[in-house]
Amino acid sequence: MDMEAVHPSAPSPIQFRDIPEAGIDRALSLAYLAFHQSPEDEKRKHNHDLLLGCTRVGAYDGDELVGFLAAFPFTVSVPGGELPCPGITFVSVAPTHRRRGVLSGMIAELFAKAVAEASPIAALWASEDAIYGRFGFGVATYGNTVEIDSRRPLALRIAPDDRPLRLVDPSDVPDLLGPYYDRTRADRPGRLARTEAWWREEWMVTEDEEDDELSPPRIVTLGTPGSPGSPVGPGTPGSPPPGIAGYAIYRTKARDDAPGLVRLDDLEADTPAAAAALWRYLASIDLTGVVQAWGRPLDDPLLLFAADRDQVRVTGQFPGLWVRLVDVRAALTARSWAAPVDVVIDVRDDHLPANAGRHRLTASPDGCTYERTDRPADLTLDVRDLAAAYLGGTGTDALVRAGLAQEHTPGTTAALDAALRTARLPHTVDEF
Ligand SMILES: CC(=O)SCCNC(=O)CCNC(=O)[C@H](O)C(C)(C)COP(=O)(O)OP(=O)(O)OC[C@H]1O[C@@H](n2cnc3c(N)ncnc32)[C@H](O)[C@@H]1OP(=O)(O)O
Repeated sequence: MDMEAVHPSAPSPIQFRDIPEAGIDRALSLAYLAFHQSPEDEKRKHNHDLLLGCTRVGAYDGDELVGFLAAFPFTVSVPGGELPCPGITFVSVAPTHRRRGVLSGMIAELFAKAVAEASPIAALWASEDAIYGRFGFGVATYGNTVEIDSRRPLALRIAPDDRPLRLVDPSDVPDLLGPYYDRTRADRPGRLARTEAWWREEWMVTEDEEDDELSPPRIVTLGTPGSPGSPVGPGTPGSPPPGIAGYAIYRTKARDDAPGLVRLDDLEADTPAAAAALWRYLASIDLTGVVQAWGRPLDDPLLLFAADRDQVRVTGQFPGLWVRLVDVRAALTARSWAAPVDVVIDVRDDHLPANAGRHRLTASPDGCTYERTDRPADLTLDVRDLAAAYLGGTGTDALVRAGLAQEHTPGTTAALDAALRTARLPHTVDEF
């Protein structure tokens, strides 16, 4: 459906409407202009194919395309379930038209589409931190960069799982790892569903987008993966359960002036022992001396079971997924709640007024209601900060302590945080 609107925030008559399939090339040219890139034909085709399956919003000054954003039709895990979630990407405004409300207009279009399509949340990775808070996005997941000095054996406080490790052909990964990955997603909010195309086109691409000296992706599994399409094999009484107990996806690089490096992109494991086996494997690859792990969850058990934290160091922390609660009521009632809570929250939302105002939130492990009320508020906060708390990553108590939320009734944040709590911290590793 072609949506067309003129937004008052834009001083010139900028029009916002869907970009048809025939306009994808033009949109890509605009994106490469905005991101200072000139990709080869193969990469351009790759992006073209990705965009075929996306929502595409354009901003037009007359016939000229001056703004573009796309949204992947993602599904993201939330506590107790999952939600459809447009994943906003390729946000680009022509340098001739910046700071005239083009982005603001495109975001308004995207929000209208999300509401129409009953997607209660939207998400993105930000190129710059300063851009998206004003639109009601909050940082819902964080990642750690972790570095292991692997010139000596990885010291562990627990015994690694001794099941076999196997290298898997990238072409078998969607079949072999897909079902296992889907299972692990259910335990941690913030994880994107990976379609077969996403596995192939994002995770298994031979050449790394940022560093062409890195090897193709290597995939190692712990356990007995079986053959593609049948990841679980027959069990033997008394032996460990059959099937995959964990995997790691990594690339390696030889270096002239230093031992080679292992760059870890994703690692999931069922048990601490399985994780320990995978980490020990990564740290023991010949001709390498460092493991650099990108985007690890903040509660990665490695940080506790490593015996020598001089050897395993957190070298940085960065915002991951920015989440927007497009429909606060639908988002809150769709997640599960860890403890009973009955509070009135007053939400500020300058962009989507339907979310704003006082609401009574009554939630328990049995369900949640969220209705407008005239009762006085127990807590006042901005919709971007509610989004930061939504997946269980940032506590509302921390928001009050930072001066970002106001607690009017003592005890509100303690009750709310107990209810929002998730067993594992939210985490997103799929960057888009
Ligand atoms: C999810 C992603 O794809 S992230 C990628 C984002 N894209 C890029 O970084 C590519 C290069 N940059 C651009 O294309 C553009 O400059 C954009 C998209 C960042 C901004 O587009 P614009 O049309 O200029 O934004 P718009 O005029 O709607 O600005 C809205 C508000 O955001 C502010 N803003 C916009 N960009 C930035 C920024 N980079 N840093 C801080 N504030 C910003 C504006 O000042 C304005 O504030 P105001 O409402 O207080 O006046």
